[in-house]
This record gives sequence, structure tokens and C-alpha cells, in this order.
Amino acid sequence: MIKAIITDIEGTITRISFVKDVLFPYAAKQLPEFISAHQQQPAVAEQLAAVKAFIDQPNADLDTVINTLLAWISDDKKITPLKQLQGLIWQTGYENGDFTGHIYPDAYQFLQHQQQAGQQLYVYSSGSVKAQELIFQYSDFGDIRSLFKDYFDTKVGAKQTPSAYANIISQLPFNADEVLFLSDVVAELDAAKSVGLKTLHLIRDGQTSSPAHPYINDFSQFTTEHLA
Ligand SMILES: CSCCC(=O)C(=O)COP(=O)(O)O
Ligand SMILES: [Mg+2]
Repeated sequence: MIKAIITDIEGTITRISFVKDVLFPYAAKQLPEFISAHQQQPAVAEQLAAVKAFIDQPNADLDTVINTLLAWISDDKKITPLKQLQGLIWQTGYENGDFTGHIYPDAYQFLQHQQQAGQQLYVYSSGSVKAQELIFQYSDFGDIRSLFKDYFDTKVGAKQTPSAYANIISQLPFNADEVLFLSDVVAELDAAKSVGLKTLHLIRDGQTSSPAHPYINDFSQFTTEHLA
């Protein structure tokens, strides 16, 4: 019996185009000035050092680091220092009201219902924990952070890696088979299932279904059978 639900964000409870057409371009536009202005701040300096380590160029200059980060945004790389920096940059956009966090109405209703029914709700996204908190703090439905018990990002591991899910389960008071993982990406569902989590595939945007995972097109199709 399912006791906890871990949800992905992009493509599962948030429209893909909000991330790709709003958040990523905003980060790309603001990043050069943000890095130049804040490079000495510890939270930023730590990520710049991580970029240099990742590209194995400990003495890389600022332009090289900025161009590396811009290329990673363009290629939608889920590399931890980029995702951490994006969260810091998006904070300004949310605070200025440049955008609000898109949440599908059916997802919001589903999450509210499951919380009221006693499920513990968690988030696991490639977006940093900061970015996750921001999208829910400044969501289309107002501040909905109280829905979630905790957040996980790529610091526990990459989303297509089984050990990341084992790592999350080791931090929760549940067995793997008591946890349902929701995602739009089959490779993520495969990784979660391989360490014993139950899975449910969200196919909102024409993705191909997999025989390995049950699927729904939106949360209006969710039934109690998915919690069995
Ligand atoms: C937290 S909103 C931004 C999401 C993001 O940066 C991203 O890369 C999407 O990854 P997800 O794991 O939510 O599909
Ligand atoms: Mg996703």
C-alpha cells in the first residue's frame, strides 16, 4: 500500500514549456551579469569552483565558466552547479513578478487531495531544492509549499540513476514499495522501479508509453488502484 508519493516537476506537475521557454531563457539572459556581480558570494563562488572542477580546468577564467554554463543551459544539461545557480537567478524573476510558477490545475487538485487523504508528499527534480521551493512559493495557486514534506535534487544523484532513488528511500521512513514515483521520463521511472519503488508515468505531451510502467494522461485519470 502506498504511503508516500514522490513527484517530478517538469512534464509531470508543470508544463514543459514553462521550464524550457520561460525559466531557461530567463536564466540564460541574466546569467552573465549575475555571475559577474555575485562571483564573490560564497553560494555562487562554491558553484563556480564546481564548474571548473567539472570541466577539469581549475584555472578557467570567468568568461570560460560563463560560456560553459550558457552551453549547458542550451543543451538542457542537468549538471548540479548549473542547476544550483539557476535557482539563485530565478529568485529575482519570481520576486519581481516576471513570471509565476506553472502548476497544472489537475496536479494541484491531486496533490491537495492526496495530502488530505494522508499521503506524505515529496519532490525529486533536477531543479535545485531552492528552485523547487521557488516554483511552489510563487505558483499560479499562491504559496503551496505546505503540500510538501521535503525536497530532493541532483545532490542525491542523477534522476536516471538507481542509486539516487535508493539514497532518497534511505532518508525516508518508508520501504521502497510503499512509495509511488511520478515522472514523465521513462528512464527515471526505470531507475526508480529497479530499486523497488512503485511508478506511474505521466504522458501529457505525446511521450511514448512503456510496458514497464502504468500511465495516465493527467491526474483526473488517477484512481485508488494506483495506490494499491
Ligand atoms: C524546479 S523548476 C525547474 C526544473 C528544472 O530546472 C529542470 O531541469 C527540470 O527537471 P525535472 O527533473 O523537474 O524534470
Ligand atoms: Mg520531468
